[in-house]
Amino acid sequence: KSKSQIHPPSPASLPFIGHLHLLLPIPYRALHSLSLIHGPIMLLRLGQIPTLILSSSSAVRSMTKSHDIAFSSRPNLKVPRQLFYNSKNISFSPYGPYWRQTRKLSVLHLLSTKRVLSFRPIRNSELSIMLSNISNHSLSGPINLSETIYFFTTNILCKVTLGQSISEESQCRMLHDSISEAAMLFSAFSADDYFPSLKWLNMFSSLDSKIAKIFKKLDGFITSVVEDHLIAGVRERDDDNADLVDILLSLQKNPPSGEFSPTMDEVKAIILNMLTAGTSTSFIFLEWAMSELIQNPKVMKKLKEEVTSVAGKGSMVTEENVNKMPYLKAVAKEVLRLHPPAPLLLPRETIEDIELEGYKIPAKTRVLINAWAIGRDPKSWDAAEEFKPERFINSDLDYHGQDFEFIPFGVGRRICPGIQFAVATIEFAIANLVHHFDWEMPKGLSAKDLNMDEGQGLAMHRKYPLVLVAKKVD
Ligand code: HEM
Repeated sequence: KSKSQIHPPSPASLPFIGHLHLLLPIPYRALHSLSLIHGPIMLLRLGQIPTLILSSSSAVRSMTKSHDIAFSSRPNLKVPRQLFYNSKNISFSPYGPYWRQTRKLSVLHLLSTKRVLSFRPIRNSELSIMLSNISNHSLSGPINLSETIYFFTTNILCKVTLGQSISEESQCRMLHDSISEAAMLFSAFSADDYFPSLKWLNMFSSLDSKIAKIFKKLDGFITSVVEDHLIAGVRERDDDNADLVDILLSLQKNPPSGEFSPTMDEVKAIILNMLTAGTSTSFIFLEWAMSELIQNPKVMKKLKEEVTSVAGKGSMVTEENVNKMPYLKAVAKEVLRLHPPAPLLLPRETIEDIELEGYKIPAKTRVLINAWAIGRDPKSWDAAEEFKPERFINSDLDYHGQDFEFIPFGVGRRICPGIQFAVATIEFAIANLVHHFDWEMPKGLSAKDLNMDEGQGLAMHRKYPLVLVAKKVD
């Protein structure tokens, strides 16, 4: 048989569940171990769903260079379907006209360079709030940095999307809780997604009612924010103070020629998409960045020196300063290489039959791309498991989807459209956190004691919160 007639290799499977049990406990690690035995292009059966696993840069290169469109759909999964107004968000809508329109809208109007710059005052004020919270806390003992960072990233996203008025503590708290509950739902096991023909399996799960409860809370909240905007008067989209709700409502009322006018459910789905896509990813990045810096004091020292030499002692590091900090940028890349917040990216689905590196892949195959394994592949990286930001100095390697060995933001047409937004926040936060404080482990513990385990599920968050002592730098 020629390769084009055969399916990719596959491990032995169990009746009924297929290979589902092989994903435990941590899917990207388990899939990596399997790929070492069965190869970088593997076909698993997860319940009833044929799922292609890509684990090498060359497989991702072939996918993107030769079949980008064919790999550009997303599976119709339960949580996004029910949470995002029937998958009316960008992240989970299937490849087609609706996705193209919303993607264009987000790239042109919500996440453009100009727009990301216009949100600078929000980043500045949220950063000042985070620094003073840490400062106030620093005398009374160790601080739960995970929690502090979570508030920081969620507040930025809330203010950018919903507007400055969302500042009341109770509103923020409700939104923080709901967003983190929604993020947890994405990692929950949904029988529907793996056994679509066995609807009765749902009887044994409480997932539907959990989704309905969170949806009700989030929808109620976003609807009231939209109504408030309509009552107060929607800002025009070229207004620098416009938030994302303003921009979407102004596009709805007055779409530029050739662009589409989103319905109210579509506006709400896009808003919710921005809130969920932007918060946990940036939060996870910052948690791992601080963990790695604690574990690698030489890197921390070198980074502090760079930040002080550019920004000067004692003052706030500005976003302009950050652009003159190559070592900081290298540290950020190294964190994303070892700890990609979405280690399996977001699932894809093929839209037609394809031949990939000689293997036959039918239409409607689900696809998982193991960015975590690719970032640690010893064929591409020297001392792949070590945290060495220096590898990115004097190197053109970047995360914009051209270098297939480094794909924390994905590749091709479905690559993350929020890269600029994310990088502006995370580099700025790291620079200031290391500039204003000396960070240490709680009394009696050393860096070696820091637990670096990952939590279960699909996102790559820390298993345990990061608790550190902050000493203010004079
Ligand atoms: C460190 C932060 C972030 C990381 C690591 C990240 C990573 C990703 C990844 C891996 C994907 C899937 C790409 C693929 O399928 O190839 C994605 C998609 C997406 N991201 Fe991000 N992201 C981050 C921050 C953000 C932010 C701040 C926003 C917006 C405010 C955002 C909005 C989106 C959207 C809308 C999609 C869906 C794109 C589509 O399906 O066409 N992301 N992101």
